[in-house]
Amino acid sequence: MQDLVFIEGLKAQAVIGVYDWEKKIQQDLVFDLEMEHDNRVPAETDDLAKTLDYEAISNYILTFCAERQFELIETLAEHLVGELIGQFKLNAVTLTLRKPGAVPAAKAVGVKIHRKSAVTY
Ligand SMILES: Nc1nc2c(c(=O)[nH]1)N=C([C@H](O)[C@@H](O)CO)CN2
Repeated sequence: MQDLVFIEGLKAQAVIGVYDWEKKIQQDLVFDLEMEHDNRVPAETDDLAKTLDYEAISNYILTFCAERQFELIETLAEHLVGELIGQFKLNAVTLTLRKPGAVPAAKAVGVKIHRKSAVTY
């Protein structure tokens, strides 16, 4: 499968970090997602219900970040991707998660994960 639906540069706020001071503040996170999907199916039907709805998925991520709290961005990434696969029936997803303010000398630091569903949708 070559087709993707993607989300690039989605900015969210979350309580995230290993240090005590980080548990009292909101910090910026930036999400890039590449989600495998056969885009021929929605293209043939012109039907939003046959797509991966990038608006709905973006809103899910923003709500997830507002409601959940983790120390490591690895943990946030793993939990989020697990939920996205289940909620939106994703076959495979690559998530790049950046924490731009974490290392002032760096443009950004973060993690990238690629996960596949245990079942094929
Ligand atoms: N691989 C990671 N390294 C670090 C993380 C993390 O989540 N994953 N977090 C921190 C601190 O919370 C840092 O962001 C505070 O500025 C350090 N290293």
